[in-house]
Amino acid sequence: MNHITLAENTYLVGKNDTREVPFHRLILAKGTTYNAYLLKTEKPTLIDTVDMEFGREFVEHLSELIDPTELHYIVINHTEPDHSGGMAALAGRATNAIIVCTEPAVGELKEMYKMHNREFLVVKDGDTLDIGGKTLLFKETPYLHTEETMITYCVEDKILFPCDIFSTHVANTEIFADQAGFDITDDFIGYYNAIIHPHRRYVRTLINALEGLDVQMIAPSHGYILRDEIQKYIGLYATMSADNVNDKKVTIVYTTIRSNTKKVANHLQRIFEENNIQATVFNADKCEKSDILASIKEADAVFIGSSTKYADMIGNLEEVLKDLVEMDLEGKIGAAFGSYGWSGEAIEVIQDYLMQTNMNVQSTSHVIKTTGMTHVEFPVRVRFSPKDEQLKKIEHSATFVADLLLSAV
Ligand SMILES: Cc1cc2nc3c(=O)[nH]c(=O)nc-3n(C[C@H](O)[C@H](O)[C@H](O)COP(=O)(O)O)c2cc1C
Repeated sequence: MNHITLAENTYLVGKNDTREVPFHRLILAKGTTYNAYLLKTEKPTLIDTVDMEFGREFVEHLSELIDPTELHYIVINHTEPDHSGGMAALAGRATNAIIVCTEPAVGELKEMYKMHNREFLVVKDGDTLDIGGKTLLFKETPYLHTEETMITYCVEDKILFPCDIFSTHVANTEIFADQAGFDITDDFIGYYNAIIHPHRRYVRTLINALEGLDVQMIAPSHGYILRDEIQKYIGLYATMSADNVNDKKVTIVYTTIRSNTKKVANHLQRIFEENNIQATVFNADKCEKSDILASIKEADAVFIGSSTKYADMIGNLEEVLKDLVEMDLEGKIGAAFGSYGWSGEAIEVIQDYLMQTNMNVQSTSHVIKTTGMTHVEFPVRVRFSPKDEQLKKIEHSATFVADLLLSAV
């Protein structure tokens, strides 16, 4: 563990982890670091901690710079335990510290570190905090890469503390990227692709949040600290997260009794069109099967839906599904949806059919395993007529597929 001075009274107090760390179903071949930062001002403030495994070592190391009881604030930008994990050892020692985080982080931190009786300071986008000699500005960056994340900017030092964002997974002994002795760009891009890209829609919020901030140094929570070519690294995020195709097509096929499933289909179509993706909707009971199949052949994503009547699909949909199983649909995204009353068997039957095709069929399980997102559900199951929360749910699922399509090479 090192403590390195980044600016007057601002120190890196992290842990270098040289192991081949298992992480997000990857093995970090170059290891990683867990960077935390101490701002030793009149109200001493710690920004993030280290992985849970190194909590005790971290507290000992920190104690060389400050008595933990003197900590006034502990800022938690992101609750994932490779950054907040040090709280397990620190919370009981930093007895006077107020925990600073976003609203959704409070419940998670209370549960994870038994901090039910701790004082929390909930910050919102744009809030500032005077820590006695320095000022912290907080920007919410939800879903980069989990819901509760925020970034912290020190106004006087012009240092950005973005936690996971702008990180690299390298157990670097040279602290600054410009001292690495090699170009770190590949590691920077590799990290973006592995962790950030599935959430690329939210990178745009981040880029907007950074506008107007004079960032002279980026001090992330893994790997190298950036102090040269800051705009190059921010620009890479902007470029890598941008939509890079605009000719994608979606086919949506449904059957319905009283139009509830039609409403789901139409809402899906609206979301795709808002994302500049052409979406064609077919009622399988009113359109020629040959037209539907021709459209599916040309499509990049296919949504199939039915309402449930007596525990089954309705209308002609099964005829379409039987044909899909026989077709080569390699490379297409597939998804099931439907409106239902109490059990929604039809939606699951459609999912079973889709799973027999060679499409990339979306499921909640797959989304969670590949992105950690819990707000995106597949199949899209809507009770009766879609309203409020359910419209949001449809939107999340369509947006997820739109993002997959628009970032495809
Ligand atoms: C005759 C009939 C049978 C139904 N059977 C089921 C059922 O077995 N399971 C279920 O979850 N919902 C069932 N429902 C509820 C419908 O699936 C629900 O009302 C749905 O919103 C209808 O959507 P639609 O307007 O797209 O047809 C049934 C509705 C009717 C009228």
